[in-house]
Amino acid sequence: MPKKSNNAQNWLSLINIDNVYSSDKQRQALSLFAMIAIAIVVLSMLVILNYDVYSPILTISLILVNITITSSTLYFIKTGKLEVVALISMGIVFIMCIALTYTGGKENTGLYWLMFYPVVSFASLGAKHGTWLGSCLLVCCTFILYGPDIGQVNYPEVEKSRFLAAFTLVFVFSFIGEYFRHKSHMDIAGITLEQTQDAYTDQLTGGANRRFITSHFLKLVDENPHEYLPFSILLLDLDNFKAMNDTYGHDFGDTVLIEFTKLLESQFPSSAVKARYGGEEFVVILPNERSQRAAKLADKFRNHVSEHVILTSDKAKVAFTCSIGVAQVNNVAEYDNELKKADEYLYLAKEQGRNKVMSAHS
Ligand SMILES: Nc1nc2c(ncn2[C@@H]2O[C@H](COP(=O)(O)OP(=O)(O)OP(=O)(O)O)[C@@H](O)[C@H]2O)c(=O)[nH]1
Repeated sequence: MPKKSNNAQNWLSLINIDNVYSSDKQRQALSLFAMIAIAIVVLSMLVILNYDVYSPILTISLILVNITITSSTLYFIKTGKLEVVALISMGIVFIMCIALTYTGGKENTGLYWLMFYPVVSFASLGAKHGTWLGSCLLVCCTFILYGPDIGQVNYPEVEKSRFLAAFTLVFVFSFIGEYFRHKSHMDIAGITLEQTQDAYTDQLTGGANRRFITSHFLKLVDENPHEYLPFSILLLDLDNFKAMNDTYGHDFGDTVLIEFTKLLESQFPSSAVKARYGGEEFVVILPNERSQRAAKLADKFRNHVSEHVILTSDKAKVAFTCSIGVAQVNNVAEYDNELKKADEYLYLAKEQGRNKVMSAHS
């Protein structure tokens, strides 16, 4: 099991699985706008062909539906707010369904048009809102069909009961389909997120690993350069770590790596991205920080590490140090080159006796 560090949230929050959700949004949008396109054509034709047969209530509500769904589509194009548009559209279509039931439509065939409502409302609004709107429509239709006579059309008994039975079946099966589709989608999204986080987690320290930087973070920088660039890279390496392993054992070496990760998390700002690059080598990326100031922060950290002690299982105090190379990245394409530079500065720091920070400003 990976050991998660206390401050791991920061880099984990940079991982998203938007691509998993975006296809679901496309499905919702397609269902809604397919209904809107069909509704605009069908309703316009119905009004043009039947305005003399329809009751004025029905004609007005059909025209209102067309105006509202056309405006909603324009609103979506402008704002991209799919949920609002879906709620408004399904709300106005709901009113049209009530008007159809109340007036009967042409030759009392209005009830047939209501069957599509649960299907589209579940597909475009999801299980919760779909259930609300579908059950409200069912209750309202039952009231109009079986309630007091307030001037509505009189349907034959057999037609009323068959409509209610058919509508209920469509409603129930649409609910079951949507509820379990959504549930399995969320389960898959959860597993995808967990697997992605695991792939980017260093199993020993629980912090980010090298893959997180190269496969994920650099893409984020490329997509939002103003949020991160220029950034500084700090390449940090524990000094004489082999000797520490040899003297105190491999398990103690592991403890030092975990403790060092905690020091990185606590001493650098939360906006900094910290990752174990391999073995006893770490990288810290300081967004919007030039190398001159980054070198100062690095030196402060180096000093903090040198004053830190770790207790062995025999309660002996062990101090350790690190060397750091610093470079600056102005655009993502430079990353590999600048990392090499940071490595060269790190090599210089080792050459000059370790426990040092080297950069272009040294
Ligand atoms: N305990 C432990 N040791 C590791 C791990 N990964 C790498 N090492 C050890 O880290 C040591 C690195 O040794 P060297 O590359 O010689 O570096 P060093 O001894 O720190 O010397 P300088 O870097 O020159 O200061 C090796 O002995 C590796 O076995 C790990 O996950 N846990």
